[in-house]
Amino acid sequence: MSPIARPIVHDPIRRGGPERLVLALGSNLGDRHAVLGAAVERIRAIPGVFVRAVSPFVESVAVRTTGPDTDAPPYLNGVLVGHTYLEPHRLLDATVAIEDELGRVRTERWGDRTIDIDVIEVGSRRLADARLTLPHPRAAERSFVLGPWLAVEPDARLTGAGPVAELLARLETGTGA
Ligand SMILES: Nc1ncnc2c1ncn2[C@@H]1O[C@H](COP(=O)(O)OP(=O)(O)OP(=O)(O)O)[C@@H](O)[C@H]1O
Ligand SMILES: Nc1nc2c(c(=O)[nH]1)N=C(CO)CN2
Repeated sequence: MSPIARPIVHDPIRRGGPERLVLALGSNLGDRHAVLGAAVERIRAIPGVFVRAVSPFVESVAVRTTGPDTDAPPYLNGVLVGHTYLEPHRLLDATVAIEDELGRVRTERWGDRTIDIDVIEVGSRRLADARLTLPHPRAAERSFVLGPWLAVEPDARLTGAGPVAELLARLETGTGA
């Protein structure tokens, strides 16, 4: 079809094709399995978001601003991979709304929470503004993100940082950041 004959398609969400999406989920308060399951269902229901795989949920020691804290309630963490047509800030609007619906209370930084949804990557976009940084700036340092991610995407690469398997191995051998 010549470019002139091409029909004009108005994409109400975003022009262009879908982009790869990686989200990380965490919960250390309440019925963690139920909350993470509810979050996954709500993410599946976001128009323009398509979920391809959800990792097993794994337990991890809570990391505070002061470091790992075995006295804090442990987290369940998981990673979801898929595709999205949403512009990243609209995606963040949707994930923040889900956090609010599921009872997230925002108190201290890295405090206990019923649900946390972090946007790890949207395609290979790199951006940093007042609301959103992509890729997520702390993903490469978090085994509770890299481990579940690797479980669903063995060849995964984190934009600007390299293969997830290598990043995780470095953390586990103590040679990471
Ligand atoms: N990639 C991202 N994913 C999610 N939120 C982000 C991202 N980049 C920036 N933010 C901003 O961070 C704000 C605080 O998010 P949140 O309270 O979930 O942080 P946190 O989970 O405590 O810490 P961390 O960002 O280290 O995971 C959000 O309101 C959002 O505007
Ligand atoms: N184990 C664990 N610790 C955390 C987590 C998390 O998801 N899992 N999220 C945090 C802020 O996003 C801070 N600390």
